Amino acid sequence: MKRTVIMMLDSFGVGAASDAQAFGDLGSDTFGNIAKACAEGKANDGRQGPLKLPNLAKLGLALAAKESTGKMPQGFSDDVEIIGAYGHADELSSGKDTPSGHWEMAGVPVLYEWGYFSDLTNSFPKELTDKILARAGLSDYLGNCHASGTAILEELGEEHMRSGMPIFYTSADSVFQIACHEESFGLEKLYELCIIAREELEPYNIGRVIARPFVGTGPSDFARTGNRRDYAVEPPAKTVLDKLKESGGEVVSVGKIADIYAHCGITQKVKATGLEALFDATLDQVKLAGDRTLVFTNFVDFDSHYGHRRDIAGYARALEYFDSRLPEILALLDDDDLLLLTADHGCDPTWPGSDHTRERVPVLAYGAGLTAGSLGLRNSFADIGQSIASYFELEPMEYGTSFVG
Ligand SMILES: O=P(O)(O)O[C@H]1O[C@H](CO)[C@@H](O)[C@H]1O
Ligand SMILES: [Mn+2]
Ligand SMILES: [Mn+2]
Repeated sequence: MKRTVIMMLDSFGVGAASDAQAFGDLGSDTFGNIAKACAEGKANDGRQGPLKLPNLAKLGLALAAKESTGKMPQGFSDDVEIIGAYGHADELSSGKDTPSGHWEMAGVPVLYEWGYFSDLTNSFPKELTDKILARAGLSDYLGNCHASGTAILEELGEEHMRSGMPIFYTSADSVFQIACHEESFGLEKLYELCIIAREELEPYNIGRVIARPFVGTGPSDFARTGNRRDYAVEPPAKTVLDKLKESGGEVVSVGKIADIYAHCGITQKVKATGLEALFDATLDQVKLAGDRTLVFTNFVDFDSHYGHRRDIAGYARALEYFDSRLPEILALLDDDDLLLLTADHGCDPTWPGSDHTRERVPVLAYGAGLTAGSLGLRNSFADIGQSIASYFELEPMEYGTSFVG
């Protein structure tokens, strides 16, 4: 039986990419800087001391990070029995965003430039917002700036509830985000507004519209919910997901994977909210998975709850929790199965601002007869897609070099 499981730790970079300088991200290192803060006792909220990830370390995480940065992350050691093949990968795609990272790891790098709303304030053209508002029957909107999605709720959430005006904001990514209260504005109405925005944004080449629903009564208790929805454009070519599906295989999306690939190449969708539920759902799907199945989970909380929020202790806590549950996945795998663990970009919680960081990602591969040891620096995340194509004996992808078979 041949099955692949991808555990995609959203934003878990292992050090600045070769081209990080062009992004202002030289020195960013999500894993290394979290490990450093932990070792220095600066991440003791809800956890204590040096970062402990013994199961990820066995898969080669710390050695991959050392090869990426030239330095072993603090609290980790070379002296570990390695059971997997480990590498680190640079990104070919032009952007450090979620769709670019995901599409590239599925064999389709984004070599064109996305559109961006680069102005920090007055970010959106009036012509665009006028069209969206007119079609949605709304008189005006709030925001119109770059913002952290939680900070903007504190600032504008109450006004939104009073006025019924949606909050439009963006970031360094190619995104148009809409925050609305689930009850006072309405969830379905928010989704409809996002679909209108998606259509009107077509000429702007924007990667994603994101619905950001929230609940609560005021700045002290506003909270975003699991009903977030991403409306991505379709990948520019067939990904390895499409190819596996076309060959009669199963592609199971856990979490927001389906949204990120604009529902292309997916045969089944499983929703779950939060790290624990996403992990549980992954285990359930691996138990159910038959031959020629890919179970693909996006663990979004690393990015959205901790990376963007610059919450170092929270990120460390989440990593330690994830690590503690890894043996449960390993126990479900047969010898022929392939486990891949990776990330889509960085989001260093010690870095200024609240945006992603241009980083290399870990490529940890286990099972499928792979020899334990280093896979070195990979030039593209597409090596993952190419390896999956080779593993399932699909037609090769245009990009990437397989490390399997
Ligand atoms: O600050 P929040 O709303 O979490 O948004 C972040 O999440 C988006 C998707 O990763 C990024 O573009 C960034 O804006
Ligand atoms: Mn991401
Ligand atoms: Mn993000």
